[in-house]
Amino acid sequence: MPKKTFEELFAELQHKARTADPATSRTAELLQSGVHAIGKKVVEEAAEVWMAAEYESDEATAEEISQLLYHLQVMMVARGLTLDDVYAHL
Ligand SMILES: N=c1c2ncn([C@@H]3O[C@H](COP(=O)(O)OP(=O)(O)OP(=O)(O)O)[C@@H](O)[C@H]3O)c2ncn1[C@@H]1O[C@H](COP(=O)(O)O)[C@@H](O)[C@H]1O
Repeated sequence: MPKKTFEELFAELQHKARTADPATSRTAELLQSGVHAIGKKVVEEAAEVWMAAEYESDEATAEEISQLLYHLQVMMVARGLTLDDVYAHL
């Protein structure tokens, strides 16, 4: 069973953006760093997904994918995008 869905995580991150302290919330810390820093994390996590998919286990690959999805959601929040803004292109 998933700990949370994609939609639930996004709602949590939007809430964190409004209320959380960068000292205790990774999301608030990343948002304070800005789009440039978040973009670097997106690229880093994408590379880790690639390497895990080629050389590591299914579980490790799934974990890296979860971290990429998290950072993509943080980028969406940083840019003020909603899930519907993205779903409109699927
Ligand atoms: N799903 C995630 C999540 N996935 C990945 N990460 C962050 O991404 C990091 C993984 O990237 P790295 O392996 O590069 O870690 P790192 O080397 O320490 O990263 P750097 O500081 O060096 O950039 C983790 O250590 C977390 O800090 C996440 N941080 C938070 N969440 C969820 O987001 C929600 C809000 O979290 P907070 O904002 O921290 O309260 C909660 O539900 C969390 O579970």
